[in-house]
Amino acid sequence: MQSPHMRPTGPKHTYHEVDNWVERDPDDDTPRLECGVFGIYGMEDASAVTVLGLHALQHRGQEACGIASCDGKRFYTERSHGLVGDVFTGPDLTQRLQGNAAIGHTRYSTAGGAFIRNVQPMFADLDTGGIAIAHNGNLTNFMHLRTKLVAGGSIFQSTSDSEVILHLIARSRGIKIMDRFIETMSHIEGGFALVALTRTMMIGARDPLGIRPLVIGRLGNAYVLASETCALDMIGATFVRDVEHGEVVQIDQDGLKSFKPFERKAARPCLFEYVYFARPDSVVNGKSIYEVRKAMGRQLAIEHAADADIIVPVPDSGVPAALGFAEQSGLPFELGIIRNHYVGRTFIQPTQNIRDLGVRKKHSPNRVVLEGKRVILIDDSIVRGTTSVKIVRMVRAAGAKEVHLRSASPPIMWPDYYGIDMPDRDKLMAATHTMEEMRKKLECDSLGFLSVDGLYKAMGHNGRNPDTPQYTDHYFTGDYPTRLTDKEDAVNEKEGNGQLSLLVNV
Ligand SMILES: O=P(O)(O)OC[C@H]1O[C@H](OP(=O)(O)OP(=O)(O)O)[C@H](O)[C@@H]1O
Ligand SMILES: NC(=O)CC[C@H](N)C(=O)O
Ligand SMILES: [Mg+2]
Repeated sequence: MQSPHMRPTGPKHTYHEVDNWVERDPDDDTPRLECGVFGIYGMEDASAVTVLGLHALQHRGQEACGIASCDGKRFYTERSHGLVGDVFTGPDLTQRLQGNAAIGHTRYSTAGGAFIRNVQPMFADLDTGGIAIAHNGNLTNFMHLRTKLVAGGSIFQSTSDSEVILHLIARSRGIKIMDRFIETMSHIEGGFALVALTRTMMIGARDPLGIRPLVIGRLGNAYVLASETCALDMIGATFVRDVEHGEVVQIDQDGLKSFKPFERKAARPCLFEYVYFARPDSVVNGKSIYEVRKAMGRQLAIEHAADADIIVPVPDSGVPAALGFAEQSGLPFELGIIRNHYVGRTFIQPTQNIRDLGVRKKHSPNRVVLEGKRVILIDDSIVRGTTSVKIVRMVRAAGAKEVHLRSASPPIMWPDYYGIDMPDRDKLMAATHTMEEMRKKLECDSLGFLSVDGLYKAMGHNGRNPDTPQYTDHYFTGDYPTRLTDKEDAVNEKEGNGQLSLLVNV
């Protein structure tokens, strides 16, 4: 993704912010990526290692990034719009961000907008000392909590849901920071993977259902926390284990301590991590993303075969499923669409116009492969249909005789509130069209989606357990795994519920 936001050159500060704001189309409620979180404790030049970790997590958020480090006394933080590789440059990086402990964040906003002051990690000076926090996910009761906190005198510096966490920690009467952290977790609802840094420890935590992922690794004597295992591989760290759902880990000079302070519930990790978000070389909750995506493709071939000559993936995320489809169907896998590597994930672009252009910039037809062929096109998901409509047209214009479109996940019918930020129902193609209407609109000869049970089979189950579903899957089923307090809260529906700041560009 090309970012218009360049890191400014100028005097070095221990606290560096760029005063600009990415304007977003007010009508925009496209699905967006999530965020990536990373932390390392007990390693020289921790910030430089964090930059590498964040590079591996860039696919989770391309809007902004930040690092907070600590040398045991002082904290150093740098946050900016733009990509990790553009922001964290320069030979003086470890001077700007000193210390043996650091945490970092790659952001795509799900709450509060793309203001620089919402970029993470967020930092606060508490009576117990400084604390920096990086959050992946979205709190479903943040407006509810924020309204109460503001009424009680809290002055918010941002409009992000994540800041609520800092205020709750600040207000807790717990003596130890860990007590405060745990108390805070009992108040927040929704999806969260948190990495926090104080002068003496790093903390990691996962929401009670484990909706958002978080793993623990070791690099020499240092401990690492990361959204995905691909960040461990990037820095040569070994994978230790996933942080469990509802678990809080404290990492300090004495090692790692685990707390499981909440009533145990069955885990329900987010299925969309497996379908789209996570990198194929990651292992999430013990399952290889690459392997399950291939299995989704195999299952899709069982459910929606077609008479065709070749299987063509929609790069990037459609590739493993297309390999699985080809394997199952016995048809040749061909790179009929070539992806431009200088364009990022398209559905995060700020306006529909730019999204349209993005798809065109990103994918080109490989005529030699497509000409005269009956093509089965495989993508991982169809959300708005922005990608599919362009690709089908493009493949046909390149000479394909027939185009059969297949989605390796079920129709997306419901919005997400846990960190994906999928559009409202009126923007979701499958929620507003019948299958035949979609087929016509997408201009394909046939259209097929993986079934919900088929997706669960690909994940290694017999099917979806309707009483206790094994995963968070509301986007396909409408079955939300937690309360949606802010949605329910009628007061938040009222216009002028003026708790969010009206201040722009600060
Ligand atoms: O129906 P739509 O609204 O177009 O959204 C769905 C598309 O968006 C994603 O691709 P994206 O380009 O974001 O990332 P990728 O390179 O990982 O496939 C996904 O893989 C689909 O191709
Ligand atoms: N996608 C995410 O995980 C975003 C984290 C947080 N809700 C924010 O908007 O910054
Ligand atoms: Mg895609």
